[in-house]
Order: sequence, then structure tokens, then C-alpha cells
Amino acid sequence: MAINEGAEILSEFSKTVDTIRGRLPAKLHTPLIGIVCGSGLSGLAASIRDKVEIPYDEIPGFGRSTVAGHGNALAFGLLGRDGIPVVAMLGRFHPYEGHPMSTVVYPIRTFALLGVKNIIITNAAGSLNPKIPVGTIVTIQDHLALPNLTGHLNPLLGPVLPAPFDTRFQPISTAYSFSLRKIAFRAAHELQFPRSALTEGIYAWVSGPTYESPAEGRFLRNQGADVVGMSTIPEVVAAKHAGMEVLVLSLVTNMVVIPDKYRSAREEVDAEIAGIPLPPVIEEEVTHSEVLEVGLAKGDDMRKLVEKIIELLG
Ligand SMILES: O=P(O)(O)O[C@H]1O[C@H](CO)[C@@H](O)[C@H]1O
Ligand SMILES: Nc1nc2[nH]cnc2c(=O)[nH]1
Repeated sequence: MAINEGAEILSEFSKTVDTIRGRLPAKLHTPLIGIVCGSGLSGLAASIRDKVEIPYDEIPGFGRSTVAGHGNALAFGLLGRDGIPVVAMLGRFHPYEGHPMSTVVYPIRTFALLGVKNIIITNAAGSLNPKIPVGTIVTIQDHLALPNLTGHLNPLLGPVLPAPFDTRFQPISTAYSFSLRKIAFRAAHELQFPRSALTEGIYAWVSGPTYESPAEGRFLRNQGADVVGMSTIPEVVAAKHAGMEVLVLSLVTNMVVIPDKYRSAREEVDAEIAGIPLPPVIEEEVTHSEVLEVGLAKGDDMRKLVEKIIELLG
């Protein structure tokens, strides 16, 4: 990268930080914890006190989320008994919306420059694991990111950026903070959540926006993934790259459609010819409205969990 290109990038980030701080009282200038709200989960910010919302279109460098269930503002304020300064993205940018990867992770890098040390990233996800039903919250312990391994969607592709984003070869084996994951389970215990409400698992990242075909779902399951979604991993990579401790909480909003057996067109025609009555067939499909409905129904559990985690962190 040319020296002046690096200077341009830094100058854009400093415009972003100055604009944000210019809109905030001094006590909110340095949020310690960042939150990313997944599909239908912007209610996570409901209990932020002394809240100041800044619309994305008033923040230099920010994109605009076009997905139902995602807001378009940063919410700053205080959370927990001790009034910890936090910042929440009320909606995120997904690569499938057409945002370049630099835009997808721009808010995460902004969080780092504002002073965020711990980030809690949430999402809505489909379950690939029959033992993880709809409504469960999954603490992510690892990921399978095919678009990072083989495609062009790794947010760190391209010239090395200026410090503090200047690590060329970023290790990712410790991306999911063990201490934050333990705090999540302690928080669930203190909230007296049933044991089954929070579990651990592996998130498969796909580019979307198609939901999985049965063969794709089976493939991801066979590779060890428990849940699948179309977001989060670029944010995790950028947050780790910027030196943050990362916690990811996925809310299972649907089961990925992976039938045990395919419906055979040949068998059905044979049965029809032989006059054998056939049982009614229900063909399943995932919809985004179902994803949002579960987000609405279970969003309060997610909010309580995130708040308790922040209290324990403080
Ligand atoms: O990951 P979040 O943003 O929560 O949203 C999930 O829900 C949408 C699909 O229903 C996709 O965007 C998927 O990634
Ligand atoms: N890829 C993917 N993303 C989701 N987000 C919420 N549910 C799903 C799902 O089933 N598949």
C-alpha cells in the first residue's frame, strides 16, 4: 500500500471517531464493551441508560443495512449496575447485501479506535445439530468459514493497513475468548436459565443469501458445524485482528432442512400407477420471517444474558 493510501485510511477513521465523539457527552467517549445486534435482536440495546443514538448515515465510512430486522444506528450509553460505557450496532452489514468487506468490518475497527476491549457479537442462526433446538443460545467456540478459506471474502485480504490494523498473518485459533465464554455460562447460571438454554458449538459461515440446500446442510454438519449463518465471522476476524476479546452468541431461530430421506419421484409415480394411497407431504423451507419471529420471542433472554455478562465483566 502506498504511504499516502495508508494516511488516507487513517484520516477517514479519525473523521469517523471525531464525528462520533462530537455527538457524545465525555462520559461516553470511550466505550469499553461493544455489542453487535443480530437479525431481530436490536432489542438488546433496550436497557442502555443515558442512550445517544447516532444514525449510520451521519457517520463517515459507515454503510447502511438493508435487511429486515436490522436497524441503522449506533447506540451509546451505560449498562449494568456500575454503569459501564457501551456501544451497540443496532444492525450490521452483510457481504450478501453487496457491501465490500472493508465496509462490513468498518464499525468493528471503529469500535477498536474508540477504546472497545471486549466485543459481544450476536446473530440469528440455523441449527444443523438435532440436539440444539430452536430457541437455544449457542456460545460459539470455533468456526468453519469456507468463504475465508477459499473465496474472496476474508476481510484481511488486501494491502496491510496502518497500525493498529497491521498484522499480516493473523492467527485465529484463539479468536473465541475462553474467559468470556466461561463468563457467559456463569451469567446463565446466575440468571437461573435452564441448563439447556445455553450451549456451546461451532458456527459455519456461508455467504448467503440462499439458505442451505439439504446436501449443503448435511455437508456442513458432517464437517462438525452446529449452527450456520451469513454474518459474524468477518466481524470476529476484524475484532481479533484489532486486539479485542471476542464473545459470539448465536440464537437458533430454525432447524436447517436436512431430511433423513429424499422424497423419490420414481417411487411416488410407481405408487400412483399401482393405486397405492400416498401420505400427505409437507415440504419444509426456512423463511426470514420465521427467523425474525424467534428473535422477537427469545430476544429478551439474549438481552438478559448480554446484560448479565456485562455486569460480571465490570
Ligand atoms: O446473522 P444475522 O445478521 O443475525 O442474520 C441471519 O439471518 C439472516 C437470514 O435469515 C442472515 O442475515 C443471517 O446471517
Ligand atoms: N445460512 C443460514 N443463515 C441463517 N440465519 C438464520 N437461519 C439461517 C439458516 O438456516 N441458514
